[in-house]
Amino acid sequence: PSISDAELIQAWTQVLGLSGMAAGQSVTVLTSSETNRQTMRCAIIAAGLKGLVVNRLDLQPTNGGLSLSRDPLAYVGTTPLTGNRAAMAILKESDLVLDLMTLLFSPEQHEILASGGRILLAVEPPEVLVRLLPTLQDRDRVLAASAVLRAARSMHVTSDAGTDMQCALGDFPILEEYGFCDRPGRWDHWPSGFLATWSNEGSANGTIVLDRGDILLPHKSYVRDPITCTIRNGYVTDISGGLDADLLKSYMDSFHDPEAYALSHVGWGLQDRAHWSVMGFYDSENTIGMDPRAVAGNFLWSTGPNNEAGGTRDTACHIDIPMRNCTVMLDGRPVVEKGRVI
Ligand SMILES: O=c1ccc(O)c[nH]1
Repeated sequence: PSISDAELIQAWTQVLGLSGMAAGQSVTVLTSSETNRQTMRCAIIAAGLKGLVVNRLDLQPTNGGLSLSRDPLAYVGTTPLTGNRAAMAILKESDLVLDLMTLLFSPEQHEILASGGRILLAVEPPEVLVRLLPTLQDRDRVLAASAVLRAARSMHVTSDAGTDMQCALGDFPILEEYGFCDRPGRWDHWPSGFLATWSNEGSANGTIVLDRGDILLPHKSYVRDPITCTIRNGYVTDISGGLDADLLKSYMDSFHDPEAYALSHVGWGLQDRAHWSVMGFYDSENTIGMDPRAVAGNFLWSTGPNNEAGGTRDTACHIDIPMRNCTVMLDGRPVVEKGRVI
């Protein structure tokens, strides 16, 4: 079953409304070769119906010859905006950028936000966008969790599979993702419903064991045989296990960048309408895997860049790893218990 234009226009109308966009404001729809045409068409119609001044900026794809994956989140840091002054001029003048091509982790994204703009990323298939349509309740849930995370100074993650990792928190901002941009300077991602922060540089230590069924992104694979990741002073120093481990390790090694093994953001999922099984129903190139990233009760950790959070690490290799059945404690207090949100 697919989504009708009417449904998708309604969905865009709700997201633009939640973002507080008013008639006369300007929206630039950012597209590229992989942009879903129905998503683009319905975004433009919904923005027009709201009386917004709508422009579309189509950018040339980049990194195609560098990335080993077609997933836009696989090779991050440089984008079609890198060095593209004309494109930056229109985007910095826009009140809202609808990113239908994926700028995530780019310095240009920060530049646009710093000029008071808003950026909403939306590249999942239309039916996923509609099923995970953001609500005010999503925002309230994420912001409530964010207040707890912001106050925390340490995170301790454990699991029956053998995960036991600790890290210090507090040096980086909180990444709040609830699917709409309700104030200037905000980036968000529709669909989402989760939060994260970055561990203090060099502070993560212990072991993370990816159990059967945990997920690797951008691989879009459900782990079959456990992968044991050794974490020392903020870096993954060893990856061992079976074929899954070999595939992960050889992929990360292909970047020839020691920074690729650094721990990046750590957080947990709060989206009850996201499901673990969804990724298995999609060809791997037809989704970026937001269901596993957002599913309520996951522990989501990642490796690679922290420039997103104001850090200096801009490695191109970014791996997102949503895990089930973990217990996440902040200053000794559980926020997720064996995969269930407290
Ligand atoms: O929405 C996203 C997607 C990927 C990621 O690493 C963070 N947030």
